[in-house]
Amino acid sequence: MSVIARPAVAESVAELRRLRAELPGPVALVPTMGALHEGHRTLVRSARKQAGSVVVSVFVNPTQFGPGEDFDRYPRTWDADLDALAEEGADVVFHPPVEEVYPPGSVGVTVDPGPLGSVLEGAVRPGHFAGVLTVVAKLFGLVRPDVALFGEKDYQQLTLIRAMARELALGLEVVGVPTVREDDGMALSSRNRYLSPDERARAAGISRALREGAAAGPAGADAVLAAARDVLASAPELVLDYLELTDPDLGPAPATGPARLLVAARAGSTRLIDNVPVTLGAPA
Ligand SMILES: Nc1ncnc2c1ncn2[C@@H]1O[C@H](COP(=O)(O)OP(=O)(O)OP(=O)(O)O)[C@@H](O)[C@H]1O
Ligand SMILES: CC(C)(CO)[C@@H](O)C(=O)[O-]
Ligand code: BAL
Repeated sequence: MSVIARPAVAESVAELRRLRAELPGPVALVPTMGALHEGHRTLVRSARKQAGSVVVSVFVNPTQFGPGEDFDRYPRTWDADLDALAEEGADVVFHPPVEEVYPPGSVGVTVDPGPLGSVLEGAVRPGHFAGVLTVVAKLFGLVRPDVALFGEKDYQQLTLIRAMARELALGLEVVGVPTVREDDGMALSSRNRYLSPDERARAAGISRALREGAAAGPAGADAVLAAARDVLASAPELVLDYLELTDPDLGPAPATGPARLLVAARAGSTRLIDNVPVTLGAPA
């Protein structure tokens, strides 16, 4: 019988610092909010391949949830998460209570995401990206990783974290990992577990819209948006927050070349996001 080594668990900043000091480099960090699935496992596996040590954080960060969002009911599956991280060979798991990350008495310095923090997800979730960037900056400061990995599923988050690392000269590499999908194309997400079987079946329309939109890329931007809208119109149970075509940095879409198609929609009370790369214009 093979024995799987358990990762060391740090529940305090002091313990994290102690464990970090002993890790052989280079060190990779994979920040998560737990409720781990194959998407997270892929990030950890990819981290394993490119670093000597892997640190994973499991922390449901209150400051990125708005009033009325799902902070309280966000899935917390700590025992299963730790088993998964042992299987994937994480070395250290940081699993702090909220007071360790936000100690009482702090003056409340935060990271301002700039204008890109107020579009797309930021327009629907005001303050969300200030919360994300602030906690990610703290994790970077605590772990001092050489590389940090994030999923393309949260494309605006990845773009902003890359920009933060570059513009604040944080001295680490931010790596994006392609979205892991179910057989029908649906992006894996911790929030998928909120869906009833009926909602889950309908939610497949989100990734189908992106697929059909991307397939229309050679015919140009209008065709991409029309193809995606057609699919979404045939799934009226999905309530659309936005469907947008941008350049790869989330600026205005170009006439030809690389672009990104992003969508957010609600199935019942569950809000889901997804995105795909698109190439606009005739293939060369
Ligand atoms: N399907 C996926 N493929 C690749 N990476 C993913 C996928 N889903 C999540 N991730 C990445 O895992 C990291 C942690 O994300 P998080 O814990 O919020 O999971 P999530 O599934 O995105 O949850 P939520 O349902 O809250 O959006 C992020 O970098 C996120 O982009
Ligand atoms: C990056 C992150 C762990 C920050 O809380 C979170 O936004 C997530 O899980 O994508
Ligand atoms: N995966 C992004 C985290 C959030 O929705 O709050």
